[in-house]
Amino acid sequence: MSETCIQLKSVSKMYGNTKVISDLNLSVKKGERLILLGPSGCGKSTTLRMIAGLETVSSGDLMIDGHRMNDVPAGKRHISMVFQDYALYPHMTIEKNIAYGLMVNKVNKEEVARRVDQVLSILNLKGLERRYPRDLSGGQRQRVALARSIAKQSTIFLLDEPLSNLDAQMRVSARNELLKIHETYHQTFVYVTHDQMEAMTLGHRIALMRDGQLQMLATPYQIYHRPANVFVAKFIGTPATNIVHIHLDGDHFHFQNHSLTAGKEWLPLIAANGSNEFLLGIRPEHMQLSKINKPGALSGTVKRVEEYGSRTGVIFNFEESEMIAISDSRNWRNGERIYFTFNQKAMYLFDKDTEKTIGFVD
Ligand SMILES: Nc1ncnc2c1ncn2[C@@H]1O[C@H](COP(=O)(O)OP(=O)(O)OP(=O)(O)O)[C@@H](O)[C@H]1O
Repeated sequence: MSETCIQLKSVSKMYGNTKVISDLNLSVKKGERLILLGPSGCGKSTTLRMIAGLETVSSGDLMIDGHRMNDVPAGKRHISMVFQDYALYPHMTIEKNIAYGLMVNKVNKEEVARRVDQVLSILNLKGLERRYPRDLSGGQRQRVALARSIAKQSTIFLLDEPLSNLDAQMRVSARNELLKIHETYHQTFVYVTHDQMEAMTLGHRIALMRDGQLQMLATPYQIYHRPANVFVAKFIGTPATNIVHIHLDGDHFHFQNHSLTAGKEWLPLIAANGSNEFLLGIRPEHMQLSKINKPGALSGTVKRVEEYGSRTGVIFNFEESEMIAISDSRNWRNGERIYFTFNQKAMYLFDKDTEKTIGFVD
């Protein structure tokens, strides 16, 4: 999986005078499942649509298999795309929906029948061939949309939030189906979602975007454990990473009223950063709560407790910030004083001005 399939070189997209994608550099390897992830409006669909040829590229180069595709029409790009709303033909049976595109592309009759039969079985749609889209459930319609795209046997498969109309359980089984499809056909996937769980479970790599700019392109593990900046640290993980301002004096981190001795493994990175003002990131799942004060603990006051089923979220005031910790215990009361510690190897330090990480120690 080392050959490049899709490459965006300094790609920008303007709508009128508004730049919605800025200088995007992105390579997708052959057979890779790359996820475009980010908040609503960050430019995921626009990026996908430029790759598909449904939007023009305002500047930069879009390369597929080493060829510049900026001016190649969508129909000539040999790409399959699945949309959020499925876009099935309402007046055609399921079988026809799948076969139609192949017939338009002059695939011979026997081959069309063979492919339709194959995708119907892969997606568990046997028995529904003669029904119309209106007579199917949302999950079945979504599988027909996938089946139709797979039947084309394109080597590039673009998916724009294909599971967003499904309920939580169906999403999980649909994710497994997608993985099965990928195992069978080894297409290059570019998959748009704003759901981090979907991104983490489906992606070989994730491209996390914000306001039309790439924030980080890395494996799910790196995105979670090695966030490049404050935005990445806060976007990935639920509940979100706590971020608080700290000031370094000698080898001490100072909050407003609390202080902590900085772990010595951090000192070289801190010295290399130059500034003494940082944003400290701590994941809620990396904090230990206690009702008893102990050396090195920081303290706060419980504001609210959230039930997550197997665990509890404890929201508390820490100086002027609000923080959240995940606890195995349910024994927390609003208004009570609590003490928390965390392993400094698991914390993140970001430069306060650039909000970029200064490095990692574990
Ligand atoms: N045809 C258009 N004309 C003008 N602006 C547009 C057009 N299409 C999209 N935009 C703007 O471009 C930006 C990126 O939109 P895009 O649909 O790519 O975001 P997205 O990340 O896919 O969002 P969502 O998750 O909500 O679908 C948004 O600010 C959007 O309003």
